[in-house]
Amino acid sequence: MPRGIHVPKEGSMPRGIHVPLVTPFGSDGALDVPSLERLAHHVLNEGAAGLVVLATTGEGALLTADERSTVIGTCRRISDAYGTPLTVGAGTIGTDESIRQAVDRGVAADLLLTVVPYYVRPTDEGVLDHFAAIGAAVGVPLLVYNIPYRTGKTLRAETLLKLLATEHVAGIKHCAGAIDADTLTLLAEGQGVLGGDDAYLYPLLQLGAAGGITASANVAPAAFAAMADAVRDGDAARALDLHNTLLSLVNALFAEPSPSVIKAVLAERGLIADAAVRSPLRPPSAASVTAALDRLRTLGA
Ligand SMILES: O=C(O)C1=N[C@H](C(=O)O)C[C@H](O)C1
Repeated sequence: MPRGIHVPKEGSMPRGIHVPLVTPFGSDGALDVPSLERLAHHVLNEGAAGLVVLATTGEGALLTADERSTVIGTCRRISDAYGTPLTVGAGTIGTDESIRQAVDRGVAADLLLTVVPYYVRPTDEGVLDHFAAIGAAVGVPLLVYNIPYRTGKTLRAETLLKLLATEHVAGIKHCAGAIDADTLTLLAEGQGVLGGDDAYLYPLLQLGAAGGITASANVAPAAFAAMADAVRDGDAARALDLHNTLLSLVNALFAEPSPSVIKAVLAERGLIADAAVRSPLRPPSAASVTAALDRLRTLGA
């Protein structure tokens, strides 16, 4: 991990659009740092409120320890230059290993995006204990990454609200895959919710979400930032218009397992040098990439 302790910023609840950066690889499969730097500068120049690394979109679970360290160090330096927060993905199935990851990666993070323990399907009480233990072990605020369709663990609204009230938890990245009853309760009663499903970002913002972490913002950062700004400023017509345009782009970008289409679009646009993804992800079909590029053009981006 990068050397030195990074001091987290005051008032840690994130707002606005935070971009979960893809991790660019060269045609030889190696980490491509210049492309990562170019993309990070691009999204921040276009209005992103912060960077997120080692999340799902960043293929964080498919990187080596050295690569993770390089990605964190690179984006830490860029975030410091812009004065924007850096969120780092950490966490796995078990509490002890999650603590190790959080302590290790937390030295360079303003926030840790910490996934709900997956696969083992613990009780809601077990999940509360898991986050309390991680929070007690690190001095960095946690963003709970709630994504039941990937983890296999659905949390009740009551538990999500308890998590938000937990010391050290700054917010929840909420990816329920729908506006369900628990999501409505969470937004009605909780502060610090970030939308994590690109297609649902607009309704979540209208219901009070503080911002979003959306993979599609890698390719259209300005439009996502503009939509969040329009909701914040009460310009409902502009926000809805942007949502309707972005929705077809989002659907095209997620037509195949993410981030394969996103990376191909970024490579076509010269923002990263190569579209390579790591196995078991596969390159997307040409038709999916063409469709996404067409949608992007309709945005004027
Ligand atoms: O990388 C992320 O963070 C995101 N994850 C969601 C997913 O896992 O599908 C989607 C979201 O756009 C960003």
